[in-house]
Amino acid sequence: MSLPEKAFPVSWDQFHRDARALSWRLSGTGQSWDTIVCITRGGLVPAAIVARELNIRRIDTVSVASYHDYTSQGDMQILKEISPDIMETEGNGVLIVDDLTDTGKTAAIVRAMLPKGHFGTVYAKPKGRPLVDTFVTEVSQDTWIYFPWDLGFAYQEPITKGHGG
Ligand SMILES: O=P(O)(O)OC[C@H]1O[C@H](OP(=O)(O)OP(=O)(O)O)[C@H](O)[C@@H]1O
Ligand code: HPA
Ligand SMILES: [Mg+2]
Repeated sequence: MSLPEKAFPVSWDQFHRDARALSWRLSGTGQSWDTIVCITRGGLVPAAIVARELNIRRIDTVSVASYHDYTSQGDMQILKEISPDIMETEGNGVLIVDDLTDTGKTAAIVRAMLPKGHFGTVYAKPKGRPLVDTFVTEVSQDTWIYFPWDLGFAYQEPITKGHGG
């Protein structure tokens, strides 16, 4: 897969605001959850914020890795399974959290593990959107979201080059 056309860089401030907005949306559903299953690694950061906002202290992880080479998706690998006691709930009382859904493949795999769980992501692209119950911001399929933990400060070329004067 080539690099998506558009870039959507997200700062820590913006990510915190958006993850808090996800928490508000989740609390607005009127449902409550006693457990979060977060999809590592990207789900770890929003899970910490949502857990704080919704007072959820029981947190488990599932590791699904598929983007092995930056933007190209390969085989889905489950590197860490959900704990057996949480699997037994089939997802009742479980909030599944990830940073984003793109093609929806990761969400589909975890949904199949916990079919009664509620799936929340901060960002969603159109293909993945039907697989999540609650999200905050939709970006187009040809946009790559750059998360703050993947970014650093760097020189920016001016929009118009030349010496001016
Ligand atoms: O909807 P999909 O097309 O399946 O893509 C979404 C998934 O891809 C990214 O994780 P990645 O597999 O890159 O692992 P990471 O969270 O460890 O970065 C992202 O954090 C989602 O979990
Ligand atoms: N940004 C970061 N990681 C991702 C994306 C994205 O747009 N899609 C799938 N994994
Ligand atoms: Mg991920």
